[in-house]
Amino acid sequence: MWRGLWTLVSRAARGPHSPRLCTRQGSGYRAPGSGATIFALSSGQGRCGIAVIRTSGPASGHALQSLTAPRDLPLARKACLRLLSDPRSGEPLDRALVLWFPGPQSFTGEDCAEFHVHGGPAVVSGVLQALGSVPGLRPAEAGEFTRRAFAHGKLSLTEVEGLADLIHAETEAQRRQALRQLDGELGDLCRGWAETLTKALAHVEAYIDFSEDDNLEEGVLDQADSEVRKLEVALGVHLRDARRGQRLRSGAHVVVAGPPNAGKSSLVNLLSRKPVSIVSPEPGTTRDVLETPVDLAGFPALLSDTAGLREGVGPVEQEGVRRAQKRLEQADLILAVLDASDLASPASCNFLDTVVIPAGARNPNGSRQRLLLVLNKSDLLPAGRSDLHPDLPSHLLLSCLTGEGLDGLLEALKKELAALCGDPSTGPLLTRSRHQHHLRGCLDALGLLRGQVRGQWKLRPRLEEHPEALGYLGTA
Ligand SMILES: Nc1nc2c(c(=O)[nH]1)N(C=O)[C@@H](CNc1ccc(C(=O)N[C@@H](CCC(=O)O)C(=O)O)cc1)CN2
Repeated sequence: MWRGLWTLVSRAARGPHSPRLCTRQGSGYRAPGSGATIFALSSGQGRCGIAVIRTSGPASGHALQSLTAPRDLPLARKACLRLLSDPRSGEPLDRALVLWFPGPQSFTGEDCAEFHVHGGPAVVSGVLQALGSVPGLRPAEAGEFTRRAFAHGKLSLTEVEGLADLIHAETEAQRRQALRQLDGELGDLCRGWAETLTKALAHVEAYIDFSEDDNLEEGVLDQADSEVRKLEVALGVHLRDARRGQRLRSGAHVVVAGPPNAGKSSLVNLLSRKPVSIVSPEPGTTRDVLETPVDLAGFPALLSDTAGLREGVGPVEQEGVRRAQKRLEQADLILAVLDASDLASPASCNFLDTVVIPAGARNPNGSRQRLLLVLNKSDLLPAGRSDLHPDLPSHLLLSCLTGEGLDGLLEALKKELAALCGDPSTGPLLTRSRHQHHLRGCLDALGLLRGQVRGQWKLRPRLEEHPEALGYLGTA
């Protein structure tokens, strides 16, 4: 049984499925075709000032020498101006900066060369074709440079994910989060957890080896138990918070809702800085849900414009209202819009009663739906704004027409989105379902482990009644 226990602890430490959450490989792992030297255009496609072409693999030095004159390798990691020509014809291709990174001190850990050429399409294709003609070189597959960096232990799996997120980051908050993950914060956190678990393992092993020894300190298993308990709490906190990191990667769902003609579409267009929705004085113009990804005060959001909520309309608009209501239920944040000059209308009162007030009330699990109430068309109010009802829930005044109040709204949005997406500066967030999957597996294994530590030998007869459980434990 103790071997079974050991398997559990180490399984919890390692995670049930390889690769580990923050695996750093570096030996043993060889991607298919990894002996070849690869090359690719690393900068974007299309005409540009400078384009960067990279190679990685054992023939990189030879490739660099084949294309450049003079043919000697430049000093390691120092940019150097060379004439590039096609090794087959001697045809000049460009005058370019080249760099030589002898492995293992390179991005991939292999010998690497870089050609910083003029970004014209003919120059780029000329250099790529010339590289393709060098024996031992082939075009890289998508992501292959990064895969090699992983294979050589230059990046861990969470760092690779951080790098991918950084390349796709469109907002400031996404960039910050991705950069911190690329810098290894999430990996460090996981390694810290793994160390705690290794310590617990050492205590359990000491108990196995010396349990007959009277000198063995009392309470060794209790110590392991309390360490694992603390770990369970820490993992639980991160798992409960996981939705925030994922929202930061993919965008929070912000739904703009309100009665017809409150100015929802104008607000969507103002926030997205483009004419996403048709704006007209005619009530019921927006009938379907219109979605647009936006950068709201540095945070990514998926902004939805919805049909004005009202009753007694035709079947098409009714379907629009049904869709709007469904979207409201799924919203991370509701931007509730009312016409500030029309607050007493039945449509405004109904919206306040059915959407705004209930969202403020706590639901049974203690959370409340986030909502910002925006009173639009403030430009139509008399100077004193005396007609606003004193019982109105807390709100922001805005004029989509003049832009007055927009800064205040953006500030409020920033606060709400920071709470929804998590603040990467306070610690690493779980950003993918893969992280959740492994942490949940770890938590399950820890639960079983603590059960066993507490049950000790008494557990054995019961486990024997469940061969499948014994199989899972890898029993002695
Ligand atoms: N021109 C160029 N710019 C680039 C890259 C590149 O490959 N080439 N990068 C690539 O995506 C990123 C930078 N990442 C890099 C990471 C490590 C090393 C490197 O040479 N590492 C060595 C030495 C480390 C050191 O001197 O501190 C190593 O890890 O041993 C280079 C680039 C972004 N900018």
